[in-house]
Amino acid sequence: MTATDALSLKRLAVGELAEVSLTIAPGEVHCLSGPSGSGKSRLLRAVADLEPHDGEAWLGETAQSSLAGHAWRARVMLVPAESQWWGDTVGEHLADARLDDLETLGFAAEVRDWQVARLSSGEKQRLALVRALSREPSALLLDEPTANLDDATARRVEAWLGARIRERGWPVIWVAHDPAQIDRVADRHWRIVEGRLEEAGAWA
Ligand SMILES: Nc1ncnc2c1ncn2[C@@H]1O[C@H](COP(=O)(O)OP(=O)(O)OP(=O)(O)O)[C@@H](O)[C@H]1O
Repeated sequence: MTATDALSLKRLAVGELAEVSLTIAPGEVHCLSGPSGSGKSRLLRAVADLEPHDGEAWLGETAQSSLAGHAWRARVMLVPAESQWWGDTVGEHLADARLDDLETLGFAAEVRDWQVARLSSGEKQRLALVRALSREPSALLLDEPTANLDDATARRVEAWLGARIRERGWPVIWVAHDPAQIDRVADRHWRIVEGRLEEAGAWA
């Protein structure tokens, strides 16, 4: 199923960041950058309805406030920088994951038998992305999705994400620091400057 709803932020305000209004069309990637502590993760958490905030987010005609938090987050899927794992084995979290996704990111089918406790931070990050995409969301919020990865693996994950985003038509907010990555993946690029969101060229 291809996503057809835009993700809109309407006067969304959390913490010190001035209110944010923007619309992300289906299949568009909006990158978000800014200094450490400027409020990028908090903004994503507000869009995911995990933090109290003013204003609200919309997915097409559906307002965030019209759904219970868990129902909203099943559609507007946050992949935080630090993933959470509740079962003992990887497979308990990957019931609907595609084998080709796992293989593209360097895992064999046996990864399902691995203990979560043995995972490196980079393995956790890649598997958390596979898990999120396998849940058929309608929009994605990605918080530094390649932060724990070496350059070659980061490029592989980035290309895979880009292909799946185009295929599924998800509107995406992607927090990133690397200007080269932003240049490759962003349709639009927003920077937090002195507590406000400003649009930058995708090359900046
Ligand atoms: N629940 C909260 N209540 C009050 N302040 C908070 C809360 N959560 C985070 N903060 C503060 O808000 C600021 C923004 O935090 P946030 O995690 O959004 O930064 P960030 O831009 O994602 O930074 P980084 O690039 O280092 O991950 C920080 O000063 C943080 O300490």
